[in-house]
Amino acid sequence: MGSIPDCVLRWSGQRMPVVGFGTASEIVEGSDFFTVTKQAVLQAIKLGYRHFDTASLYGSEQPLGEAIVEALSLGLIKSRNELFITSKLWCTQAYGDLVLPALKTSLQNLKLDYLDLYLIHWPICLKQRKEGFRAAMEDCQRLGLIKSIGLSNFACKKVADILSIVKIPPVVNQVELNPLWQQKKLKDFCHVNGILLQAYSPLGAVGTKWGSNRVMECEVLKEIAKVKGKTVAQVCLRWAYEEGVIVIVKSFNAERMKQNLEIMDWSLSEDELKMIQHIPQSRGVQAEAFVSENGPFKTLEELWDGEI
Ligand SMILES: NC(=O)C1=CN([C@@H]2O[C@H](COP(=O)(O)OP(=O)(O)OC[C@H]3O[C@@H](n4cnc5c(N)ncnc54)[C@H](OP(=O)(O)O)[C@@H]3O)[C@@H](O)[C@H]2O)C=CC1
Ligand SMILES: O=C[C@H](O)[C@@H](O)[C@@H](O)[C@H](O)C(=O)O
Repeated sequence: MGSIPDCVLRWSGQRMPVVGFGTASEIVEGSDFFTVTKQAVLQAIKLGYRHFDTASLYGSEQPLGEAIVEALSLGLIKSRNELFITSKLWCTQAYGDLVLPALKTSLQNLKLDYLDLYLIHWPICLKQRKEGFRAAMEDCQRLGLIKSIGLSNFACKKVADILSIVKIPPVVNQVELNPLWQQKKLKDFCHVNGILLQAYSPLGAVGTKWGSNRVMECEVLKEIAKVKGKTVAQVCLRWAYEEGVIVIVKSFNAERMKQNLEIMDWSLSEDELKMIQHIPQSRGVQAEAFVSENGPFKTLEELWDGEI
């Protein structure tokens, strides 16, 4: 394992590497998505990544599963237990009787017996039938198919709602988080409730259809990176680490994968942290796709509990 420290998850006592490898990527016409993803994961394992993030939505569960099988056969890892694997339950399956079949499909895709962490991908389902859904997720944990349950894209009020109905509290909340969207209110609220924040799009998802270059082109971050002799990406990842946030960062490029791990043997100064603290804030991933007249959320304010 590289120099990436672990944190210990509440309830299960699991160890989770504080840098996770994201696998959401856009399927490029004509490219071999499966092979590109599988080879990227194998390269990541060779470089020291041990925490992998996927989702039913991404189509990356199967290549990730294949890469794990190959990594074991090549001796890159001795056991599956060296890895921390997260997948996510998509909105269309987030209803009582659909949860277990959806999880079993993810496990088949991944060729795994259990997930370390299973996230509710979006808080869409809960608008309708909360109780059945909660019971199903907790049944999956009791069956040993998941070690921990988490949330994703839950703003404060929605986290509070779920805490009011669950018997087993979620251990993480995976949300968009980077220096231009620092989620201060949500971070404080989750901290008080013992929930770890995982940052997705820690680099602003530069180069993807759901992101932009606004983080990587931020003048304050470029200035700090220049002074430190680091890249903007490394400043973003180091900042999140110093904020106590787990980062889930995606790169399918070997050099940038390596660069993204090189954030542990240096730190940001108090002045640099203050400069980042004062960067103007706005949400990057608005997720308009989840807002509609006849959907569970009619406005972005409703989806994000006003945190936009
Ligand atoms: N729960 C949710 O709703 C969501 C979860 N996620 C998860 O979070 C992961 C990461 O977030 P994501 O939205 O992908 O965005 P990131 O902020 O991780 O950015 C990914 C992009 O940054 C580029 N990149 C990576 N490293 C560097 C670097 N050092 N320098 C310059 N560019 C770099 C990558 O290109 P290249 O590959 O060419 O290096 C890629 O285009 C996803 O893969 C997914 O697993 C993402 C969105 C939503
Ligand atoms: O549909 C809107 C967006 O694509 C959203 O679904 C994705 O960003 C997804 O949450 C992910 O995890 O990447």
